[in-house]
Amino acid sequence: MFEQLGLIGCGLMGGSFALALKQAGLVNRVVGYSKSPSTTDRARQLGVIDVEAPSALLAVAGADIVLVAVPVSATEATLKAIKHLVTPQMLVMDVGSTKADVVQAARRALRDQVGSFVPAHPITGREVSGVEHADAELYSGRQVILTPTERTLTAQLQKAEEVWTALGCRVTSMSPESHDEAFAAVSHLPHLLAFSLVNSITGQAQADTFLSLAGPGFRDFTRIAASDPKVWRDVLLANRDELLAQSKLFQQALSQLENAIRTDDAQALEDMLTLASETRAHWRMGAQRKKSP
Ligand SMILES: NC(=O)C1=CN([C@@H]2O[C@H](COP(=O)(O)OP(=O)(O)OC[C@H]3O[C@@H](n4cnc5c(N)ncnc54)[C@H](O)[C@@H]3O)[C@@H](O)[C@H]2O)C=CC1
Ligand SMILES: O=C(O)C(=O)Cc1ccc(O)cc1
Repeated sequence: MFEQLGLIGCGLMGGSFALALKQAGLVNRVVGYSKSPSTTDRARQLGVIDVEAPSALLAVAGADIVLVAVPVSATEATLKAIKHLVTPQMLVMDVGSTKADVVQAARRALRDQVGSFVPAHPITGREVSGVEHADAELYSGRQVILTPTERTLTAQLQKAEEVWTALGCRVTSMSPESHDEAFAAVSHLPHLLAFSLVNSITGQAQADTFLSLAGPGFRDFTRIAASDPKVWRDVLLANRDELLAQSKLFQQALSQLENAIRTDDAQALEDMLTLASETRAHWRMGAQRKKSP
């Protein structure tokens, strides 16, 4: 399907995309660039990329598909660096966790070539980062959200849908704003809470004892607190307004629970826990929630 993938950002997401394309027989050659030459070198040693490029621009030379898989704040500079080699035939995508900022960055950086860019967010990932953790199966069976704009070329959008579908993904489209509103609630806030819970424990004198006693509930709740700090610094700042709005709603829900505990209102507490317990017990990843009649 593709002759050459130009991969910018040879980490977990980019490396996994390269491996998945190769495994599916969808690309003949992968040329990669990462900011640190040792990462690019490691990606080649691991067989994730075939050729190391000394710059983002040279990773794009001769490519018919390009994936930008860098922390979201680096998107604009990366797209500016490659603009001169972006053609209307080329499919350029990202995998950033936020979309309104990425779309604005693409408009500013790519200007008349912005039609080649299809903003993408695969709803998969891990709390570990780096090319060592790249996995050809990471995308299989997962959702990918595309947030095309009025300038996105129909042919590029179709190609993007085809490539993600060929990797076993379910593709949906929405506006960048709707995307950021939803993911503030179900991804960015949970990460913020996991980071803050761990820090609230670490700040206590008995932190080591407490942590040594923790079990599977703590493990499950805080797994994502091990995520990459630079990647998440960018996400939390890029989606600031939606995230702060969700954080406020969360604090209200927490206050209601605290109030029921403080006033020993067992019925109110049980009702709130029942609502959450039933919602979570019926939740399935990627499935539409059925509203009760
Ligand atoms: N980690 C996850 O679970 C998910 C991450 N994402 C998004 O994927 C993107 C990449 O994240 P990961 O692969 O997890 O991070 P990562 O840290 O594993 O990989 C990022 C790579 O980009 C390189 N890099 C950083 N700045 C660069 C620049 N200016 N130019 C070229 N290379 C640069 C780094 O050296 C690293 O190799 C982020 O935008 C993140 O929001 C999306 C879905 C899931
Ligand atoms: O580790 C996990 O379970 C995640 O939640 C992965 C993840 C991280 C960032 C995204 O934008 C999408 C998915």
